[in-house]
Amino acid sequence: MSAESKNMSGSSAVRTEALNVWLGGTHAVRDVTVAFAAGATSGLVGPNGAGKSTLLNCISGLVPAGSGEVYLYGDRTTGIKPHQLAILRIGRSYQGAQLVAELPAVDNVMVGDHVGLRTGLVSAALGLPGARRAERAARDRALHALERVGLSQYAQRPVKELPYGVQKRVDLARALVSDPRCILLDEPMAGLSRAEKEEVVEVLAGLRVDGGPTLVVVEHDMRVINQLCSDVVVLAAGAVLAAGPPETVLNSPEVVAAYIGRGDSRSEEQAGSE
Ligand SMILES: Nc1ncnc2c1ncn2[C@@H]1O[C@H](COP(=O)(O)OP(=O)(O)OP(=O)(O)O)[C@@H](O)[C@H]1O
Repeated sequence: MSAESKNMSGSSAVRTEALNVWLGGTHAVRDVTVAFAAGATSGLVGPNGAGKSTLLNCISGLVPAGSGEVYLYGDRTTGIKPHQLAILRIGRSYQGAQLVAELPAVDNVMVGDHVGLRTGLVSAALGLPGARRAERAARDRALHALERVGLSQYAQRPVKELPYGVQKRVDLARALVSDPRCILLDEPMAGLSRAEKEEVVEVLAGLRVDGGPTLVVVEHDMRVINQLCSDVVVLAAGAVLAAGPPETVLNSPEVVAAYIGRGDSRSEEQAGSE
């Protein structure tokens, strides 16, 4: 069953209807109707420039929809403000680990705790007695998020001292800290070695086993998609090319043809084995 048809019959974490996004003169997302099932790990793939990040950015409210609709857990959220995502318990990570290099890992993770931090900051600003307790609770949540990605031992280390592969997992902990029901992950394994990717795959697979969030993962490495995802959506030139189980979709002639000459998945594969 395709990612879309499965979601039409079940519950979708994320759904778009005839979504179009223009960036300057570029028609980056073209009439995209797609759905990602609640409780699943889904892949979003496609050659460079296919519109994957733009689709996630539009779903997250970072770029406006030219036309069409976005639904999160059944609610129409087209044009949502990015800060409202946390209230809907949707997490997001970005290409590259956007961390504060000087701060310890745990402090970087606390930055992701929008809901908890807001309460704590208000208490602190007003000098309320609960401020310290709220800060301790936020720190505990951050430590727990680091534990979930296997990084307890790095909690107090400044991020600049950590290898890039570890930084990417700190970024993942930051997306996890406010206990989202769904996380949109934009290339969580970009730039990682094969061994580092396997660690992240293990962490992500473990999250789902523990009843963790729905995951939507943008990824170029098809081996990772095959390992991790129950379904995958392929974008090409801004439009949906195919959707369904990876073993069917990724071998289909039109998907193979979309990648021919681009070398995306192959070069990632090679990079991953270095
Ligand atoms: N700020 C921008 N202004 C104009 N065009 C843009 C902008 N950002 C991206 N684009 C264009 O929009 C299209 C989709 O880009 P997008 O980054 O969403 O693709 P992608 O599939 O995420 O690519 P990659 O795998 O390389 O990250 C591309 O043609 C890109 O050149």
